[in-house]
Amino acid sequence: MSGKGLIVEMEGISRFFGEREVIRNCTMHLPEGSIYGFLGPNGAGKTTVMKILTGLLKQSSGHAKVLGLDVSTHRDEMLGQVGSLIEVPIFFEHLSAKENLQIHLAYMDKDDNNVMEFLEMVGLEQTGSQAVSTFSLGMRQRLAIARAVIHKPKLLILDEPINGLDPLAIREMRALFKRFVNEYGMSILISSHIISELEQVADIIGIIVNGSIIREMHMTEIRAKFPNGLEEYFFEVTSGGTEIA
Ligand SMILES: Nc1ncnc2c1ncn2[C@@H]1O[C@H](COP(=O)(O)OP(=O)(O)OP(=O)(O)O)[C@@H](O)[C@H]1O
Repeated sequence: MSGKGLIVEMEGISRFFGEREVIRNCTMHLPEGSIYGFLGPNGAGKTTVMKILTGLLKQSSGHAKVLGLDVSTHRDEMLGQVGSLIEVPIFFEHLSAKENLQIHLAYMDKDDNNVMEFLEMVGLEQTGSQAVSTFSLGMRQRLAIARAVIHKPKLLILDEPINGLDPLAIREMRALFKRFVNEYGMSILISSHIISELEQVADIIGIIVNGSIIREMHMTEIRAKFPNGLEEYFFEVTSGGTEIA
């Protein structure tokens, strides 16, 4: 999985916190127009990798490119083309969804004539002057996603975006992600520890265990080789079973 058209290209990334090597020699390849499911148990290192890719943390060693730009040396240029939702989103609680998006665009020095388009896209167009403080978790998450994509980034990075959402909200999110790819030409990196969620949305799966991305494989290949699907593949890979690449 290498060559042209890679939106994320990470080689040999490691990160220490003190003496502890939390990310070890990680490699990631995200082809343009794909949804990359970043799968791993809690504490495996998904958030840390995503923070490195968005310049929130520096790697201890290795190289990472996003949209062909080195994240260490071209961070600002890269971030203009990336949308992300990594930490719990912070909003102006007393303001409406629309006002929150307008403030965000003003901060980014962009015009705000497409705010309604994005509110409609995430199903918040009816919220009017309702303060964000009254929103459900699902509504907050959808607003955070609208904010992450309103500048039409080429890459969207989402850390556990469906955590805490109910089944209907999860289904809506899934449809939204596919729309971002099909209608807006985005590529998406999405992390989760929920196998079934990524199985339904991802084109490629990268498995991370104990700080190492141990395998990347297309879902089509996983389905062909593992009749029982991603769960079977995941346990095969993480238990150090037979060679399958
Ligand atoms: N700032 C930090 N200082 C020290 N250790 C950290 C720091 N940030 C993360 N870690 C450790 O690095 C490891 C990986 O954490 P990370 O949050 O990247 O995992 P994760 O796969 O995103 O897990 P989760 O799904 O629970 O968020 C964990 O053991 C965590 O305790």
